[in-house]
Parts: sequence; C-alpha cells; structure tokens
Amino acid sequence: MAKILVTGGAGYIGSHIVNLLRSTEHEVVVYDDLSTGRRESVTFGRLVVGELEDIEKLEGLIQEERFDACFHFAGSIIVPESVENPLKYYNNNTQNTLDLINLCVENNINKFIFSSTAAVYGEPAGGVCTEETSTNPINPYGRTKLMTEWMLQDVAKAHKDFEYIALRYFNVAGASVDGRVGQCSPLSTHLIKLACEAALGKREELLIFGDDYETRDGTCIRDYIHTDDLARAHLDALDYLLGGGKSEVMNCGYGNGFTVKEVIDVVKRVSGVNFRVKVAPRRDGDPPVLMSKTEKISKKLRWKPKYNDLSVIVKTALDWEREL
Ligand SMILES: NC(=O)c1ccc[n+]([C@@H]2O[C@H](COP(=O)([O-])OP(=O)(O)OC[C@H]3O[C@@H](n4cnc5c(N)ncnc54)[C@H](O)[C@@H]3O)[C@@H](O)[C@H]2O)c1
Ligand SMILES: O=c1ccn([C@@H]2O[C@H](COP(=O)(O)OP(=O)(O)O[C@H]3O[C@H](CO)[C@H](O)[C@H](O)[C@H]3O)[C@@H](O)[C@H]2O)c(=O)[nH]1
Repeated sequence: MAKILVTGGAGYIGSHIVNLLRSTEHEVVVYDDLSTGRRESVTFGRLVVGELEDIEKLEGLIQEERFDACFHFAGSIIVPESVENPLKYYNNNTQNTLDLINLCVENNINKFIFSSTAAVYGEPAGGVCTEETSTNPINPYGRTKLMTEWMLQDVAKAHKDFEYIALRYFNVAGASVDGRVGQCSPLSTHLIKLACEAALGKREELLIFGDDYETRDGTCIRDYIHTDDLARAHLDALDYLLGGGKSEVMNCGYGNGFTVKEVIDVVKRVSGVNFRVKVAPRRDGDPPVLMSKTEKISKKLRWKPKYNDLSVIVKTALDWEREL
C-alpha cells in the first residue's frame, strides 16, 4: 500500500486515475485549486483545495501525510491560450512544477509520475513517434511540458533515490466506462467532445479545421486513447516504480490513426444524429499526422489497453455529455 499525492486530481484526466485508484489498496489525497476541476469529480480519497503556488500549504500537507508517490496532473492545458499568455504557462506548468519537484526531493517523495504530451514532438516528419523521435515543441504549452521532462531527468540523475515516469499522452478522449467521471470543462477544444456536443444539439455545427492536408481524406490524423486505459497506464507506472523500476519517458497512445472525418462519421453513427459540419481554414500549429509507437510502454509496464475501439471511446463520451 502506498500513500499518493495527486495534484490536479479533480480535473478530467486526474479524476479517472483517482477513480481507478479506488480499486486498489492505496491511500489518496488530491490537491487541486478547482480552477478547471470540480469537487464532484473526486470520487475517492480526500480532496484538499489549494493552489500549487501556495507552497506553505502544500509543504504542510506533504509533511503531515508523508507520501510515497506523486501523480502530477495540475497544469494549464490550452494551446492557443499558451501562445497568447505564455507567462501563465511558464508559471503554472514550469515554475509550479519546479517547486513541487523540490518539495518532493526535500520530503523523500521518490516516485513521480508526470503528465507529458505528444505536443513535445511538435510537427514530426512522418507523424509517427517513438520516444526517440526528436522533440521540437512549437508552442509554449509543449515547451513547458518538455522543460519539466528535462527537470525530472536532471533531478533523477543527481538524486539517486528519485525515479519518475513521464507519460506522453496522445489524444485523450472518452469518459470512464462506469459513468462516474468524464470531461467537464466548457472551454474544451477537443474534437471528440465538440463533436458529441454537436450531436446532442449543444452546438449548432462542427468545424473541420482544414481538409487539404496530405492524408487519406485531407483531414488531420490523430491517435485517440480512452481515459480508462490511460488511467491504467498510470497505475502500471506506479507499480513499476514501487517495484524498483527506473526512470523512463513513454508514449501513451494506441498507435492507431483516425482522420477528423472518420471521427465525425463514428460520432454520427453512434449518436444516430447527422449534425451539421462545415470546413474551415487550417488551425495554426496542427501537424497533419500525430501517432504513437507504443512498444516501450507495452514492454516496460506490460500495459494492456482494454478500450482500443473508437466506437467505445465515442459512446462513453456521448453518454457522459448527455448526463452533464
Ligand atoms: N487533455 C488532454 O488531451 C491532455 C493531453 C496531454 C497532456 N495532458 C496533461 O494532463 C494533465 C491533466 O489535463 P486535463 O485534461 O485533466 O486538464 P484539466 O484542466 O481538466 O485538469 C487540470 C487540473 O489541475 C487543476 N489545477 C490547475 N492549475 C492548478 C494549480 N496551480 N494548483 C492546483 N491545481 C491546479 C485544475 O483545477 C484541474 O482540476 C495536464 O497536465 C495536461 O497538460 C492533457
Ligand atoms: O472543432 C474541432 C476541433 C478539432 N479539430 C481537429 O481535430 C484534430 C484533433 O484536435 P484536438 O484539439 O482534439 O487535439 P490536438 O491534436 O490539437 O491536441 C491534443 O493532443 C495533443 C497531443 O497530441 C496535446 O496533448 C494537446 O494538449 C491536446 O489538446 C486536429 O486536427 C484539429 O484540427 C477540428 O477539425 N475541429
């Protein structure tokens, strides 16, 4: 049994990991300022409402609880906002994470699992990424995440007991199969959420950002991963570190690619609604193809996804959106 600190555990992805931790012996404390997360999304453990920048409060909690491990989800996640307001991102994603890592090192929290992103690859040639593909983030959001990977790498090298896993998520989508948690933010820009909103009449139409890419139907290809499988990868990463595993960076996707039009077709089929779709200009900074190679995570963590099926991802997202 381990005692786990989960920053950002009231948010979309963190809440899925917390929900899955319910099925384990581990003890959980969520630390979240509820800026984009919700109290109701914390389905297990204790919620402490606080900001990462409140170092005294966080340090007090860490000294009181004596955690064995930290899952770090808290952060700012909207790419266009990071271009307009980079300092918000360097503060919340880089500075606050530096302070958190510092507290972990000082207080013997030696297992650290970090939410990184495929955005660290930028616009990779060919679009299919192994962990060795060169990193070249093209926006402040991606850079803040890569900076954290570097901090973790250096800290793990210097502090021999400290081990981390950075999971580079591809396109996270869907809601928990048990219907308890899902994506809530009204500001989401994610394709599957927006398409579900269109299918349920919450928005008038869906825009396709560019249909003139060099792909099979002209629209961008992405690798969509179900939140419950992503959550399982975090638990596998924790088991790996608790079992003495060494620090690693790993892709987290299925290695399958779907075009924007294919996603829309699945949402239309699963919902039974032929919502309005309009082609719009390309969105800045969208790589034509972004897909993962997943051999490393399968081998090292023995991660076995259960919901590798776009219809299941869409169905859980739709069911959740209907209830929201
Ligand atoms: N959603 C995706 O597709 C995606 C893809 C790749 C990586 N990620 C990463 O996964 C993590 C979680 O993303 P998400 O989609 O769940 O976002 P989210 O906005 O739903 O969750 C973030 C949580 O962190 C909390 N938070 C933010 N700043 C905080 C602060 N300073 N102090 C305390 N709490 C704070 C928010 O209240 C929220 O509950 C982020 O680090 C994000 O960069 C997300
Ligand atoms: O209304 C929409 C929304 C999206 N898209 C398209 O759908 C694809 C997927 O877009 P998302 O916004 O759902 O996701 P991104 O691929 O842009 O980015 C997501 O995945 C990245 C990693 O791959 C980062 O982690 C990032 O934080 C996360 O938002 C893109 O081609 C986008 O142009 C549309 O056509 N219309």
